[in-house]
Amino acid sequence: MRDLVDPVDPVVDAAEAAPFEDAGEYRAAVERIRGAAEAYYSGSDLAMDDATYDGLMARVLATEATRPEWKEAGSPTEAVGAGGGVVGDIVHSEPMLSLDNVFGEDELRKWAERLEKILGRPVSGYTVEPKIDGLAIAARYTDGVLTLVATRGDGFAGEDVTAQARRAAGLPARLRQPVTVEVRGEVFMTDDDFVAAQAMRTGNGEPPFAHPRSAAAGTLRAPKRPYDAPLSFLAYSVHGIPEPMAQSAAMAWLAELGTATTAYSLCATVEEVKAAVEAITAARGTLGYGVDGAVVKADQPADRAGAGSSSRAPRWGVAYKFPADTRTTKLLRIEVQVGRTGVITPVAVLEPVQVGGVIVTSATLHNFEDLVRRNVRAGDTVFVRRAGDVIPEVTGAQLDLRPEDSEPFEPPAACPRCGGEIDRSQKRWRCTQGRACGANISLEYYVARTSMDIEGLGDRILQAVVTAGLVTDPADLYDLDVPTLAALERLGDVSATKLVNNIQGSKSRPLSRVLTALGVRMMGRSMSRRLAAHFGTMDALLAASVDELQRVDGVGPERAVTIAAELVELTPLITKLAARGVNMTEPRGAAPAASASALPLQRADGSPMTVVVTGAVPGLTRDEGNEAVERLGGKPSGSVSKKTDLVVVGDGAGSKATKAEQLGIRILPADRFATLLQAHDAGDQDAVADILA
Ligand SMILES: NC(=O)c1ccc[n+]([C@@H]2O[C@H](COP(=O)([O-])OP(=O)(O)OC[C@H]3O[C@@H](n4cnc5c(N)ncnc54)[C@H](O)[C@@H]3O)[C@@H](O)[C@H]2O)c1
Ligand SMILES: [Zn+2]
Repeated sequence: MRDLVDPVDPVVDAAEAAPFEDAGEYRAAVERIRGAAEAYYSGSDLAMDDATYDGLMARVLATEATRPEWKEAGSPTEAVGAGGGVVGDIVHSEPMLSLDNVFGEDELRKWAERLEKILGRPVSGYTVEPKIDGLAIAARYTDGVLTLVATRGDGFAGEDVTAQARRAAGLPARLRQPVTVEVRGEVFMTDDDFVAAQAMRTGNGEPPFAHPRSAAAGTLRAPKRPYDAPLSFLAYSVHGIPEPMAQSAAMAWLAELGTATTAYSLCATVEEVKAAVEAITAARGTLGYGVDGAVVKADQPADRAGAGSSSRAPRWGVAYKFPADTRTTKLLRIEVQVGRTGVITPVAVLEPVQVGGVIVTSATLHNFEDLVRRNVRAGDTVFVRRAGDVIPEVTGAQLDLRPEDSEPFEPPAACPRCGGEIDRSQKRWRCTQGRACGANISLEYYVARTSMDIEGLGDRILQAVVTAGLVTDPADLYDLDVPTLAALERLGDVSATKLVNNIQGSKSRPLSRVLTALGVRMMGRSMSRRLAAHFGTMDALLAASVDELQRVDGVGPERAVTIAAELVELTPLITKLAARGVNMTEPRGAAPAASASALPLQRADGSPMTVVVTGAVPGLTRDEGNEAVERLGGKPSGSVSKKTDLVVVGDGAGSKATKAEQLGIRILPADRFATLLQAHDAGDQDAVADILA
């Protein structure tokens, strides 16, 4: 996990956040937070993404620290769930609190140090659990029978959601022992159930859910609906027992009672906590449900009692937050792509945005039926979700922000590649030409000079062999013989022989050429060379996991996922080419040029440039801006001095920009910086060099 090995500024740090300069702005922010929290906990449309919410909250906290006289009674900074939870009439046996957040290893350490200071002794062990991205409930059992389920509400009283909660998988109607206890845990929706819930909901003419968590909240709080979206439950604490238990013992007991429980690790030291958080980070995305962090808790009841709680959150536990998996951004346009097999899909082209720690520039819109149902349009502010190693998806649009002149999306009437008819009999539309639809284009690409470099095989001959049905994919080229070609094109034996020799001769090209020739998306010439040099053989490349692909310079998570998916799709063709005798290895010593591995913000000697980001960078929060600097090989800094190498200046930049000018330090406009980041992530060395030239 990057944060742990390489600590950077926390994403949200109240001490770092800029306080509001006038009371009116402060009050407006408080109102926005209240509104957002209300929407968030009620399960209706999200008003903003979590990063924006957390950023706003940090500024409000900073303002309250510097201008305590402005602070309102009942400020959202002091209330459970910012006071946005729907209060019901079920009074909790003991308050259901929020958790304080830490972002990164440094803050985790500080939190643990503070806890030891409060206790005046070392903490006797921690548990680390995944932080399930759902909503908290309290489930009361009487003599082992489920009788009442309530939401967190304002922390003191919540709503009765017994009827809907009974349907949550993992929350048994009867425990295995006839005990009277209160079980608390998270109700959430798995990724698969979310897909099913979206279909049910839009199928009923209702707008889609923005996120699995709002789907879970909306479903749990819903009065009877004509459809029942599936819910799940994982327990993480037990209450109303005579003697408080260690957290680890409580989890074991909950499992014995028959409730589903979150996984946990028992850790003796902060070092071990770190490792456990790292393990959860690594597993995130493979769990099949949303995890927005890790929860670290003092294990022993004595430590918990010693630390106590504030009105909002316990001091004995903390949430280690992960980068958000859902963000909002602008949908620039909707492109229609035709795949190799003729599948036609809509793809969202997005203003770059960081989701789950990755810059995302495009996302799937699934299929046309779905797109029309979701009513997403170019110009919309959309929610983009990235769950682990899957292609990011647009889950929905923020309809209140839709531009007035926006137009509904028109699905294509004909195949955008060949103009042929579209087969709409299935959800996934296809060009009726199937594989033949793209044959000409992929053949031209295959034989091109920068690919397999097959001389003499021009458009005319390619067209002829395709039309004659002799060739549908590049591997078929190797079956062409002299008599066939000579007859077809009246080439004459000499020319036909030469052509066949050229085709056969291409079999010995290095792997990097083969990779280029396949026309893999997000894998141009220089990327093909790097992959070939790194893996050496096609087999090794095909066997590489998404993680292993990312070890190659310039391959970020988005690219790794695309390349892996593309290679799977291309495997039949690759096998066919290998069977024809096409070389699938890279000669040793064909390593890419050294410059390819240097990062853009490194000095000539390889040391990091000192870079100050001031003002807004499009698509990034300030901390993401600093993270981006690190990713590009630089060292982020907060102040401009003679030692600064580069200052990135965006909207709202102030004295730092002026100072940079005075000192004659190089200035890069923020939009250029965003483009640089994109080019770097896309492995486009030329564009990177252009921007920094
Ligand atoms: N986008 C928005 O408009 C918006 C609005 C409000 C809140 N939020 C998000 O919610 C966060 C604040 O939420 P909060 O105050 O509800 O608390 P929280 O999410 O920070 O932490 C407390 C909650 O964590 C949950 N949890 C999950 N797994 C757990 C485990 N293993 N052990 C204990 N608890 C576990 C419980 O529901 C508990 O109530 C903000 O940081 C923000 O990101 C977003
Ligand atoms: Zn077509």
